[in-house]
Amino acid sequence: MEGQELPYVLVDTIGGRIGVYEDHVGFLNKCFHLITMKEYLENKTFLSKKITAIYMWYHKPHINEELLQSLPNLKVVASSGVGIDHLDLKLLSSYGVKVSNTPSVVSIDTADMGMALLLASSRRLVEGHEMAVSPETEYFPADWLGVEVSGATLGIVGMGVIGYKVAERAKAFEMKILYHNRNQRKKEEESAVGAVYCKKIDNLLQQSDFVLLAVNLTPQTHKLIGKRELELMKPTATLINISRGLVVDQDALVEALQNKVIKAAALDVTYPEPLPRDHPLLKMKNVIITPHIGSATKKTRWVMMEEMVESIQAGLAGLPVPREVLP
Ligand SMILES: O=C(O)[C@H](O)CO
Repeated sequence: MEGQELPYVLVDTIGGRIGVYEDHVGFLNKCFHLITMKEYLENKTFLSKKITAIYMWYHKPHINEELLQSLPNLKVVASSGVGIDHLDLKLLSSYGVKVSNTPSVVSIDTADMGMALLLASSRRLVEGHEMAVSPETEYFPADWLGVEVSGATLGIVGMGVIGYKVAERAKAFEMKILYHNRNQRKKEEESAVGAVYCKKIDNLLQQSDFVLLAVNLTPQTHKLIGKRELELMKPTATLINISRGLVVDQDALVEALQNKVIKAAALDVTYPEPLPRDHPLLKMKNVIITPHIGSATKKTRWVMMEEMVESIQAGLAGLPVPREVLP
């Protein structure tokens, strides 16, 4: 690339909370001329024709039609992570823009996160930590009770790559596994983890001690878990969500937790993110919330960045875009 101008790539911020990680900047600067949204807005006339790609980290910068209209030479949007519910793929395609994501690399960490939430909730890890460290909290470990994981039934809703990896982990914890998915998995895949298919989600909800959501957010899965579904669950059951907040009707969830329709919830995703500081879910002892960090490990985030760079470079060179997402 020596002597050649690096491609101008739009990012949200650099080293900010949602922008490019500080320790990724060195690598990215060797590949691209990074332009932050702020720089772009301050110098739109010059930069709008220069920018040929968007590096979309954690759904930012937000892409709408106005932005697309203002970037006539935009060719590629590389989006981090697997979910693409934040992108209007048809709109992007109508502007001739190719889109890529990083699906495979996030699956192990996200499945680990699902198990981490399951274990933390069942053994009341956060409450226990507070009791152990807070001088104001009454110390009563002798009365402490959690829920056993071994032998319990885990219902996985969405048996894609992540759901299946959760099943592999749950098998090692000696859990019984049910799953609901559009398509039944192959017999050998089912038996490798001892998973039993529930064609009807209702059957899974009625039998599971832990219900874990690992579906993509689509019009079909939007608020898939509402009042009716929560009422089908056992009063002793826990809901775990590692997919998207909008897969659950959050108001119905609050009500179900308040009325002890279900026992607990452990959520890596909510809507909005973050929740307003006075949201009822933030005040419940039987709820664990993490800030959408399913794939947030150092190694995975680095590989995500490398894959995004690779997709942008290929797209700008007119080559097939690795991990292209078609509308
Ligand atoms: O979809 C993903 O990979 C994560 O949830 C981040 O968007």
